[in-house]
Amino acid sequence: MADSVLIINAGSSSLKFSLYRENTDKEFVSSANGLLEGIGTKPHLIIKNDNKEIIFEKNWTDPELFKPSARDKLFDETIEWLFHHLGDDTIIGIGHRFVHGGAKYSAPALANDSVYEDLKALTPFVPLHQPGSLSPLRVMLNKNPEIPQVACFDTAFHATMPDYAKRFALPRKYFDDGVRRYGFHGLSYQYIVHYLQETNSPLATGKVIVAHLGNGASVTAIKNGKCVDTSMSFTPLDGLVMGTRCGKMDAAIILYMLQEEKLSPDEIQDLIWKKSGLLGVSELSSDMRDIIHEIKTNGAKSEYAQQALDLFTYRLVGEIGRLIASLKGVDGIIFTAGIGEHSPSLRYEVCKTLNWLGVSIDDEANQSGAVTISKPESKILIQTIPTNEEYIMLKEVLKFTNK
Ligand SMILES: Nc1ncnc2c1ncn2[C@@H]1O[C@H](COP(=O)(O)OP(=O)(O)O)[C@@H](O)[C@H]1O
Ligand SMILES: CC(=O)OP(=O)(O)O
Ligand SMILES: [Mg+2]
Repeated sequence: MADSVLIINAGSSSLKFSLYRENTDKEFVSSANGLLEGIGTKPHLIIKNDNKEIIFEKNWTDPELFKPSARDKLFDETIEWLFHHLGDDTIIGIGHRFVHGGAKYSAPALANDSVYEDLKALTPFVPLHQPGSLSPLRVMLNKNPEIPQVACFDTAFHATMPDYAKRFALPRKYFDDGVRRYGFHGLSYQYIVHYLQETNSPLATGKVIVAHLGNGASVTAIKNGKCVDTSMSFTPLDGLVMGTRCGKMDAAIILYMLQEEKLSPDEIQDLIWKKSGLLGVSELSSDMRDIIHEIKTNGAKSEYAQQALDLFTYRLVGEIGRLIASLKGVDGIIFTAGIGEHSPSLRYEVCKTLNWLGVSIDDEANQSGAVTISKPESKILIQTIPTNEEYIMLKEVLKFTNK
């Protein structure tokens, strides 16, 4: 019977969980990993043991479960599986990823009923995420109130941004009321900084732009391991084009939808969070795999898919340019998360567009899954680093236990 820590990472198109078990050297090592992905497209659950062998796999066939609205049901089924298979392990701590901590939480917090209520109140700002994080927390607070449960926030990493990067040009009252540029994907960025430090990378003390490109996508400028600026802001709707989110747009478009189109606030919320981005422009899918597959298979006929991909790339490169100005230079660009880690063609396109900057990509390395994908003569080091938000959460949870 080993001591274990359970980590739950609720994303917008995925639910990831990891179980870390204490070994004889008193280290917590990953013993099981689950990935429920393709929420809103083709959901698929895969759970692997410590030897990376598949111990459970499920593909759902009911088309009703291909809709984004099936998220809660899929989450519940996955969490149920988890409860039944924790075996003899003694869970000494649980980590829950919360995308938004608001103005109150800028560091991991021990969760209780009052923290739960605070986080629930933030749901309108993160409608794709907060419900999926709240529901396992609620279940586990009810079931095992004695186990320390730690809420870990995406927003925490960005607390070091200077005032001008945190502020909107609105009357001061709004900033004081918490209407600020918070930034998200912080657990992922923190992992990348940790990786650079652990591997003694020259980038650990340099000027780095990290592109976290998953179903939610953002880019962050990091100097000496600290966040300087980022593309997401008050909510994870801002910035880049995403799977179903529109990213940055003229705020007056919302007024147009309200006043001219007479859409209700709920309809607008649905449109900008769930029906826009790659899905809205391609009219095909929110999943970059489907977009790329369509372009490869149908060539010129896949005009909408091509436009969605071009827009995604254009806006990403534009935001990288803005962050280079924030950093006053750049030593390295790092790709991570679903698209960043698994799409060599997207990485290639981005690097090709940044050629004027002295970026030179080694496409053989890029295709092969190597960490460094730039040529030795490239002025900027380009790397692909798999993220591990769960590992950062493990370290935070252990601070709240006696380990
Ligand atoms: N092989 C691949 N090629 C291109 N894109 C991929 C690939 N695998 C995953 N993706 C993209 O990554 C997204 C999921 O990213 P991920 O970071 O795991 O999810 P989340 O944002 O929900 O945490 C998918 O929606 C898909 O667009
Ligand atoms: C903040 C965010 O969008 O997260 P994810 O990419 O995991 O959905
Ligand atoms: Mg994610």
